[in-house]
Amino acid sequence: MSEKTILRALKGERLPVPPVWMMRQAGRYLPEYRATRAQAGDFLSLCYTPDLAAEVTLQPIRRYGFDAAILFADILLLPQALGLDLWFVTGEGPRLSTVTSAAEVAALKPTSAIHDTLSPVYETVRILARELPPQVTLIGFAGAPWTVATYMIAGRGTPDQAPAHAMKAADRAAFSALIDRITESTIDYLSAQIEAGAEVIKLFDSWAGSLKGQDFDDFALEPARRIIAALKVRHPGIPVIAFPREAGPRYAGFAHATGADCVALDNSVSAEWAAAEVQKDGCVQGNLDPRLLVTGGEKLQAEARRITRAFANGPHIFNLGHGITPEADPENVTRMLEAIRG
Ligand SMILES: Cc1c2[nH]c(c1CCC(=O)O)Cc1[nH]c(c(CCC(=O)O)c1C)Cc1[nH]c(c(CCC(=O)O)c1C)Cc1[nH]c(c(C)c1CCC(=O)O)C2
Repeated sequence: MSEKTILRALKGERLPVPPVWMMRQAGRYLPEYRATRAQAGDFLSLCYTPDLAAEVTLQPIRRYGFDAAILFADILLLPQALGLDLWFVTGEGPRLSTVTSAAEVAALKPTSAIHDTLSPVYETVRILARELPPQVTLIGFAGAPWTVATYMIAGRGTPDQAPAHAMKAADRAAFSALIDRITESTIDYLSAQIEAGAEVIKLFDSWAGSLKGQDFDDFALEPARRIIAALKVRHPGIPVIAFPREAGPRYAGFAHATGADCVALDNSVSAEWAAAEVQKDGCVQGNLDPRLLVTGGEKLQAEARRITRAFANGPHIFNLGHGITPEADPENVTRMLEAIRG
């Protein structure tokens, strides 16, 4: 069999039809996801029950024939493995116990202990590696250290990441120690996913856009560079997709500076700008506005075609600028695929 399309694009090949998958493709917009989640009882039980986590990962592959499947888990499982309490409040989002001082950073569990909590995730990866259709690429993932730290410091999602910025300003040493601890454990977490069968890794830095100037270099760029460098030594040939969301002009040069094989783009930058400034360094992924999957219609197909055309002269993986939302119409995903694949 010829090599998988996603892996070809990640090596820098331009394909006549871009391979496609969607962030949050296993999610609440799908009735079959809602049924399996109800069977699991709650979101965390779903993440930690390998048969059910594998089942929801496979659902969008069966329904739409995407070119990649992303492991079903969450970026906040790692803080839990480091010793924080984690729970999800329905309709509101995640809650965690917090880390705000040097002493609390020092009290986190050692990296060697994370596998006690995370071993069910590796089992999910092993099931998927066996069960996915041969042409589908399996993507493992983790949150990037800054984004994970914002949740650990605030104990929840925040619109402007103010608590994390405050800790960074008040005690840069303790803040840097936290980033280092997350960086080290992320390397081992991702390494274990690869050993279990993940073929590509994606690093989600959802809040990268709130880091400016030197902070962007120190806390978005440098941790990503360290993680990617360590993974490339341990697992040569495993490609990494970096998603420094809302990095704006800092998307340019990000792949070069971090060693990422692909940069994922949110929908606040234009595809035409990114084709000139980001794609010149390698593969890009993105950047359809996920709201179009709620509203649908001709606008959805026109935008999907425009993005496909804008990136047609280089390596491109079609995706959204952020996750598909619960309000999206599953039929609109079919319309999007028609526009891309013809
Ligand atoms: C910031 C972040 C989180 N988790 C993630 C990020 C980074 C990407 C992004 O910016 O969206 C990443 C993530 N979360 C989930 C996946 C699984 C794979 C996939 O994308 O299909 C992935 C890759 C499942 C999930 N993670 C979550 C759900 C919804 C939970 C449910 O079923 O009730 C899913 C499918 C919950 C979650 N998890 C998180 C939040 C803030 C929330 C609540 C908000 C929401 O409900 O969308 C943390």
